[in-house]
Amino acid sequence: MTGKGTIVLRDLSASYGRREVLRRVTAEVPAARITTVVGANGAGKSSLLNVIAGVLPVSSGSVVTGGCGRPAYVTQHSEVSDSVPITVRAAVTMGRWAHRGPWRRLTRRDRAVVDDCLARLDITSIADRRLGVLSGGQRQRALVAQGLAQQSDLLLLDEPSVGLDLPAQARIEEALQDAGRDGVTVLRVTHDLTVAGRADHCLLLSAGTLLAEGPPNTVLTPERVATAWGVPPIH
Ligand SMILES: Nc1ncnc2c1ncn2[C@@H]1O[C@H](COP(=O)(O)OP(=O)(O)OP(=O)(O)O)[C@@H](O)[C@H]1O
Repeated sequence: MTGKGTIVLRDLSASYGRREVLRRVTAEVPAARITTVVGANGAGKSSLLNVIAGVLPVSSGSVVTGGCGRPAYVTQHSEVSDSVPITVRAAVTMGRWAHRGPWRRLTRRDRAVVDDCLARLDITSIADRRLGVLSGGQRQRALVAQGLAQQSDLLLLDEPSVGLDLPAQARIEEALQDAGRDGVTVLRVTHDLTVAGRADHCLLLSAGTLLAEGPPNTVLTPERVATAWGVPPIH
């Protein structure tokens, strides 16, 4: 039996057509904690999230998401195109559709959750701006707010590789830590090893295989990082 909120991957493989992108990955993502997935470009980070989200089928092995309902999935490619004139508030409100469907009226509770998520990411003051005109950091915060608004037990985040400014980073991290304290299992792909180093748990991928997992200080050693990126170690 998998504990509530824990994700167990056993010998997991997955492919795009004939191209195998995950190879026999065995790992455990702890419940109500922040876990980061790191690795070089093309290592399979997004593919791993896609499998857990049910977007990419498992070709062998298994994924068990203990008791989590449908995950909230924040991808780099928002479901809303920039050409659609949608406001930040409307985008975050879409997160509530997971609960109520787009055809039902918003309840007072829905509105309160949206307001709370806007505040947590410090984007209340830009709630009426169009998503398409935001800076990278503002947009990412809006997408994280949309993910949080779904109030799922499992939050998957595939973060952009472009650097966010420090306030945006800090806001996102604080919001995710709060979510973890509220019992949400957070799994985030990051390209930032400093961010990865502050997580509770870390999965290091290399060419579709799991190189290491555990607390970041044991996983992100200079040797392992060098192996994962194919460069000499920096001490
Ligand atoms: N839709 C797709 N169809 C075919 N191959 C794909 C598809 N998406 C990704 N791949 C391939 O799967 C492999 C893993 O890609 P993935 O996006 O999971 O890596 P990643 O670690 O997230 O990379 P990045 O850091 O560049 O975002 C790559 O070789 C990529 O070319």
